Order: sequence, then C-alpha cells, then structure tokens
Amino acid sequence: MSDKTLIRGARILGGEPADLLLADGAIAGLGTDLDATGAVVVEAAGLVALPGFVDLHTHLRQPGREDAETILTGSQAAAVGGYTAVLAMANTNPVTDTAEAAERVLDLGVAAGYVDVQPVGAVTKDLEGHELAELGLMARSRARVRVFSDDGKCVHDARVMRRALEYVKAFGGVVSQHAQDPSLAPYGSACCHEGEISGQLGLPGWPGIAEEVIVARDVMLARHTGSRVHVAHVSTAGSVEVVRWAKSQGIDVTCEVTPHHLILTTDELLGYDPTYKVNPPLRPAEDVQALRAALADGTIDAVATDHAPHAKHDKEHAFVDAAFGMLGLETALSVVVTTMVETGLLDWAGVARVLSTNPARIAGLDGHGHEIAVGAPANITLVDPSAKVTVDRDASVSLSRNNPWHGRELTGAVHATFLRGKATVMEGKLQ
Ligand SMILES: NC(=O)N[C@@H](CC(=O)O)C(=O)O
Ligand SMILES: [Zn+2]
Ligand SMILES: [Zn+2]
Repeated sequence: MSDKTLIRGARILGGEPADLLLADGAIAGLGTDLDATGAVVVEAAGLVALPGFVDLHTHLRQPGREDAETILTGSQAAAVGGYTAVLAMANTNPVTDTAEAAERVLDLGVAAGYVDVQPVGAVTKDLEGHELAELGLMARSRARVRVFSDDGKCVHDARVMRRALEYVKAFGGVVSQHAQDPSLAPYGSACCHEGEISGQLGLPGWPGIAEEVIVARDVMLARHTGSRVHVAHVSTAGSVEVVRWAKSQGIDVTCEVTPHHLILTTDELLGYDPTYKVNPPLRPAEDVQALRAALADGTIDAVATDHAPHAKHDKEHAFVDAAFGMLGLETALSVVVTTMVETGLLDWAGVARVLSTNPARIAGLDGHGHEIAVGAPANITLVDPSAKVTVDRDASVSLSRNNPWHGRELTGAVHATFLRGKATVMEGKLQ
C-alpha cells in the first residue's frame, strides 16, 4: 500500500469541505482538488475530519488481568473509537510505579501499533497512598511520564498530595486525582449515589460530597503549591462549581467527564444490573445536566472514557459484590454526538477541543491534538455525523463485555482513524 493517502472532500472540523493529503506521516496538503497521483483515495464527502482523539483515562489491564483486556486489544478498541493516543492508567498488577514498568507499557503499545500508548505513573508506591512512587525517574525515562494518578484510589492524605504536586511541578507534570474521600465513601462498599435511590435499593451510599471535598481541597493545594491538578471523572454539579470558581481564580486545574456521566442516571440501577456499577457512581439527572453545561462552557476541559474492562466472572455477581467500571472507548464519540452535538451544546470544533486538543495539552503529548494544518502529524479521525448505530456488545473488539450501551441507539460513528498517516480503521473496521 502506498504511504500517501488523499482524503477527498471531508468537512474540516465540521466547516467547509477540503482535501487532505497525508504523506510520510504528516499532513502534506490541505486544499481543494489536490493531486491524487500515487495516493490511496478515501472518498469523504459528508464526513467530518477531526484531529485524532486522545483519551486521558483508559484501563488496559496489562500486566495482570490479560483476561479482561490487553494493551493490544485495548489499543484496537481505542482505534475503533477514533483515538490515536490513550493514557494507560497505573492500577495494573504490578502497578506502574517505576520507570521500568512505565517503559514496558510504552513498548507494548509500540508493538501493538494501533495508538500511542502513554503510561500514567502511580503517585504512590503500589497505590497505597503513603510513600511517593519514583515520579522523577518515570518522568526522565523513555516513557516520559507526565500524568500521575493513583486512580481506583484517591490520594487522600493531604500531605502526600501536597508533596506530589510540588514534585511534578519541576517537570511540568500533573496529578490526576480520583476524588473519593474514603471516610465518606468507603472503597469497595459505597456503590450507589447516596439519596432516595440508595435507600430504596438498600445499597451503600456514595454521596457527592465525598467527591467535592477532595476537589475543593486539591484546588487549594494546587494554588498553594503553584502546581497543576487534574480531576478525573467529575460526576456532580458541586464539583463543577468548585472547578469553575478555581479557574476564575487562575488556579491551574483541569477536569474530565466520562461519556456515561453525560447521559446515564441513577435510574439505571433499578434493575440491579452490575454493568451500571461504576466509580464514581451514576448520579441524578440534575448532575447530568450540570456536567453537560460545564462541558459546553469549558469548565470541563475534556471527555475521558475511563474504559474499565472487567472479566465476566468479576462482573456477574450480586450488585454489591461486582467489580466497578464499564467499557467506553468504542462508543465515546457516539455518546458525545448524541448528548452534546445533537442537543446544540457543542459544534464540531468543540468536539475536537474536548476529545483531542485539550486532552493532548493536559497530557503534554506531542503530535496529537493539533489543529488540522499542513505540517502537523497525520493523526486524523473521520466521523460520519448522522449515522445511527445500535450498539452490540458482541461486535466489540475489547476482550470484555461490560458494555452499558448494548442495545441502545446512538448518533454519530467513527468512519476511519489515521495514526501518522496509516489507516488503523477504515469504514468502521479495524485494519
Ligand atoms: N471507574 C471504575 O469504576 N473502575 C476503574 C477504576 C477507577 O476509575 O476508579 C477500574 O480500574 O476498574
Ligand atoms: Zn477513578
Ligand atoms: Zn479509572
């Protein structure tokens, strides 16, 4: 196959149609009626061209739980979802808390070859919350780690969080916080939004305040240290309010929302289906509305999937005993189109911002999230804006089946993904 591709007539960021010539891994031409000599031609009339998506929050499960996902299968799911880069969370077994562990994840990502797999480093050794991991060594390693997170657990000790923020400042790093005060929402047991619904279902409550007190504390620690904090999977109107205030004060804070928190509510729990058991829990409709509004006005910077594959035997239990988490990579774009574009809350430039430009900037990833321009790396996603898709969990390339979108109809689909000019997905199919 030629290493030249001509994408003909795509609407660039949803604007005017143009041709895109991809050559030698970069965008070599952008204009009308570009010369197709020697190029593979992709007819893209009606499709929208966006910069390749960047996921700030993916669980790939390798090493340790290769029965649920591997770096290869997770990379494939990411490509199908329009991603060209993912940040692989550190809560593997063993934990990514050393330079060697981070380099192994990086190398397995390169070997898989579907997306750039950028390891996230743990903040504390073994995610135990006490002793800082080798942050500097991870940063200086070949893996160039910039994002640190104990995700799955909260860095709940304020002294440890303060020291982590001071440390990462030296190399422009960021701490991504899983905001859950374990004294208000105990790990493992708290599994349902605390309110009328938790009482009705008899499930242990996970109140919004358990998230909000950590967000409030962390923005103050970011101000105090002059360092940068990122809030993972914000789920409540109160967290959004705190972040909005912090940004207005010039505090260096960013945050993400998951696709599921943009649409699914506590109502899903009425059937006790553990597919909908997730951290933080699904919230009431008022929170969902506040999250959409905050994503539209820029208070929330990015959509991040928190793709959390789990093997059947970890999910198929009574609700209280099942694992936390749901799949997200393959459906994220469709959920964003359905909740944000169809509703008029975001235009396509806005979609590029929340799925690509902002997450790339937050993660410090070179080569991703650029505007579509000559000379930029050819990381491009082509989207069919009006496709209607009925999600089938068995059509997934992920190894796991904990897919909350199964059987639902969503609007918008990824048509093709290009990683440095090479098609990883074409007509929705993995290449
Ligand atoms: N989101 C989840 O419910 N689970 C995540 C951990 C996490 O993101 O907190 C997992 O690793 O399974
Ligand atoms: Zn988390
Ligand atoms: Zn997570």
